[in-house]
Amino acid sequence: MDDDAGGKAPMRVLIGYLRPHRWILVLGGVLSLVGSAAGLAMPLLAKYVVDAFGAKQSMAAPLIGLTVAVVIGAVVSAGGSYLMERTGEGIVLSARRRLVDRLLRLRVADVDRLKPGDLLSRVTGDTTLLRSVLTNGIVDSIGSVFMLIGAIVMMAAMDGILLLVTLLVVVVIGGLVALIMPKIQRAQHQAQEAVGEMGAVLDRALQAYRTVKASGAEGREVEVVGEAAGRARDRGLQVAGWTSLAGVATWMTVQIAFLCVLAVGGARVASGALEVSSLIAFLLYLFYLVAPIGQLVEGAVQLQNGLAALKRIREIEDLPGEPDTPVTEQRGEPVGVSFESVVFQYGEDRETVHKDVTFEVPPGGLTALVGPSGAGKSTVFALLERFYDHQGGTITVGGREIRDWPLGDLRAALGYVEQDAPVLAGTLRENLLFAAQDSSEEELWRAIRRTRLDDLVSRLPEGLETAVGHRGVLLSGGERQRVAIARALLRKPRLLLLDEATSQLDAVNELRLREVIAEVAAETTVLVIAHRLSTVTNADRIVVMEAGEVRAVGTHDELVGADELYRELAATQFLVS
Ligand SMILES: Nc1ncnc2c1ncn2[C@@H]1O[C@H](COP(=O)(O)OP(=O)(O)OP(=O)(O)O)[C@@H](O)[C@H]1O
Repeated sequence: MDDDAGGKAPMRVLIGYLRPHRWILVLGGVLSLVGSAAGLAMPLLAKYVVDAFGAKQSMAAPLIGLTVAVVIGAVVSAGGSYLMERTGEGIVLSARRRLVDRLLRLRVADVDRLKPGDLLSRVTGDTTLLRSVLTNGIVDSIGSVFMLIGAIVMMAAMDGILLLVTLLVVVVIGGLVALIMPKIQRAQHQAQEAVGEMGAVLDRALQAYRTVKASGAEGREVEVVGEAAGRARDRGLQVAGWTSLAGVATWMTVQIAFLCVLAVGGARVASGALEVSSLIAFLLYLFYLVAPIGQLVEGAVQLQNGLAALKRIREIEDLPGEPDTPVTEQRGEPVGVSFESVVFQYGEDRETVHKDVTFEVPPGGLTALVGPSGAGKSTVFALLERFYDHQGGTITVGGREIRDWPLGDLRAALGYVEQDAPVLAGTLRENLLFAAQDSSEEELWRAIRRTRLDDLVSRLPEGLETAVGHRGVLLSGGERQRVAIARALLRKPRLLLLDEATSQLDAVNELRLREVIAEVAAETTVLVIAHRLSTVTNADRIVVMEAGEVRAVGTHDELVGADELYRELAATQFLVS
């Protein structure tokens, strides 16, 4: 990341985040200023109390003034700070919404390169840092600057020479702090990267939880996550180191200034050039410099932290997203598919997965894709869903070139059942309605009956309202696949893409699945990546793929006679029921 992106650009982005809240910010700023003004009046009022005491006059008026200033200062400051916290939360909320919106609209090819755990930490952790920029950062800094200027004006009124002494010390050490700030931003960015990396490693272990246990790899994974956590700690320590240095510099500023003022001021009082009460008030104002200087340094640190976080947020927001095209076409007739000399590779540095894929699927009926592992079958589905764009040849759906379809309409026309049939945490009902929220109760039950899920629903303790557990762990593999099919069917697809589970299903589940597929194929186009002989024997046509090419198309009987690879696959690779 270049310096510009780390410096000016994020600052502009930050201002973009603040703009919608500007009036609240102005109000908060005004309250903060009033609070500061009340605070500033206190030493002056204290001087009047001392003068009144010295002159043996009534102290009532200055004491009442002092009390009023204290109360107003406290109330107004509290109100201002609440407003700022509120706005801070609002900014975190909008940053999170924007980031999540972008995340879920990224192109699959970009998501392939990103680590889910790291993405999670950007949404949860980095956005939180934005709040502190606002509360501790910008607003407190505005109040502090006012306080600082006010204190300096008052000090100038007390004694110009003492002020000069104070400013000299402040400027020298302020310069030192300014040098430290960019280092804090860099260290904070690295610290957040390290936290993201830790999230990514932990996510890896949690995603493969059972494999980790079955491999006896708990200790090793704990170690790996621990190492990542260690790196996050090291980076955090760097941030802490620089921040402490800035803190020490601030503290020293005030201490040194205090000693200098005491020495010079004492001499001036002794020579009669300064009143004792003025020296006391001056020292009180000096004391007043502590808080604003501290806050300014803290604000600058928070700003560096926020800018570092913003950089990580922008890295995602700047990725191109898919076009957000609304669904305009209503459901329609089954569509056919054609691949003509399709060429595709997942990346420029990757092998060509589809070298020359040509086949045709007319509307309706069951077409099976078969072939050895790695032949490019699942890639056919990925291209049809436009998760990726093919580089050569033509793909049409319903006679229309796939790139001419509005993305929303294309995906609405397709039902897609992945091989591992993901079931989301939530109830069975939520899972079934996931792709078609507006389905009626009647449509829902029709899909349940068609996929032979009625048994399951009646067996579950709370029927459709039963929570199916994280990733559907409460369901069997066959049940998960049928839930995924029912979900896809509720979308009333014009083309159903079904990547059959490779796992062995029991005879009952196998039969049910076969019946379901046959029934659906009577209504719409079904393209199935088949892993079972029983699925393909009933298919209207079978497309045999090998190493990125289509080597034969035909029915089971035709292919058994004509294609050697198919014969082999049929004899050895399919999971025969
Ligand atoms: N997202 C991806 N990024 C990069 N390469 C990929 C990606 N998905 C698949 N591949 C590669 O593309 C090739 C074809 O994969 P594909 O999943 O289409 O084969 P398949 O015929 O469906 O195999 P299987 O039956 O084992 O699922 C494989 O070599 C695979 O490594």
